Amino acid sequence: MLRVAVPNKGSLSEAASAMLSEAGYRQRRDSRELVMVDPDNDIEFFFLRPRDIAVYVGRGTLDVGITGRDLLLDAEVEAEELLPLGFAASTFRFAGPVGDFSSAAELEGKRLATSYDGLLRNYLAERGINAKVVRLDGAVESSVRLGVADAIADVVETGNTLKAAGMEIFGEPILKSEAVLIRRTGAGGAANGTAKEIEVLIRRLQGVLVARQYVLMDYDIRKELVEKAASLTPGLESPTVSPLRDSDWVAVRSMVPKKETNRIMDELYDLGARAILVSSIHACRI
Ligand SMILES: Nc1ncnc2c1ncn2[C@@H]1O[C@H](COP(=O)(O)OP(=O)(O)OP(=O)(O)O)[C@@H](O)[C@H]1O
Ligand SMILES: O=P(O)(O)OC[C@H]1O[C@H](OP(=O)(O)OP(=O)(O)O)[C@H](O)[C@@H]1O
Ligand SMILES: [Mg+2]
Repeated sequence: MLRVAVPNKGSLSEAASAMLSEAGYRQRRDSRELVMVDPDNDIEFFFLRPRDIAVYVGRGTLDVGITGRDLLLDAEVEAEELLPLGFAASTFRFAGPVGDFSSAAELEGKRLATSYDGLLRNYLAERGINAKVVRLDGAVESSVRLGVADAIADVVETGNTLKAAGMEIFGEPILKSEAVLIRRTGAGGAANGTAKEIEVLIRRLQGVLVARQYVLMDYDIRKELVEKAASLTPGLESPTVSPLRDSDWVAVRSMVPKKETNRIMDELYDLGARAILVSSIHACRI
């Protein structure tokens, strides 16, 4: 049975369970449940703190897990990213009181507060910056005002928390993060006979990602324009072109990135396409 770690609380939890449900796995109904077996899919879910998930997976106690890329790197364990999952996007950045800093080089000799000390120490070491790292559990934005640090390194999503604390970001982003599927580095996954099950999980999650990012577009176009139209809707491999009763026209079906739906419909219409229909994809295997 495949053993999967799923975030039990925080920013990753709801979206992770929603994605697994969409991929056809049973998810818990009560947020106090710690373990849940999905016998139909021969898979067991363990609901754990997102920060701990990399530790369990790195040690091989659990086969795979969902966590943040930043949490994975911060844990400094033998686990690797298998698939980015497209939610819980954030950037890990330096921030300080407005006007105090303009680049990371200015952090030499300063005190830096963070909840991601592993990640931060590695970043500073790689760039030869000597700064004192102060590890805090949360509410890191308050540390400067309270006198325990000169600047911070923290997760920024909208930037509202920083603004409210009178701080601003500076320097290059340290890391762009999102939720990721992870497993133990090297042979760990395959060694205990779970390689095939992990492959199925990845394919199912990829199916959810594609279903969320693409729509299906159908339209009719005059035969002589089909090449031009197909270049607007190339699909993932190649669009399906079917004959119509009127032999001067053909029907085309193709997958289109959801974000570009309206631009492509406008361009197809201008080209002469008609009966342009868009439908959503509920599930797929690419
Ligand atoms: N606004 C956000 N705040 C915190 N983490 C975020 C945010 N947006 C995305 N994330 C991502 O979520 C993960 C952190 O989740 P975690 O549950 O540990 O933190 P949290 O939501 O701040 O919960 P907690 O209440 O324990 O502080 C990281 O991968 C982080 O990049
Ligand atoms: O850029 P924003 O959209 O404002 O989001 C980022 C903030 O949200 C998180 O804090 P959280 O609410 O989890 O509190 P914590 O610091 O105690 O973890 C994170 O640590 C930042 O402080
Ligand atoms: Mg937090």
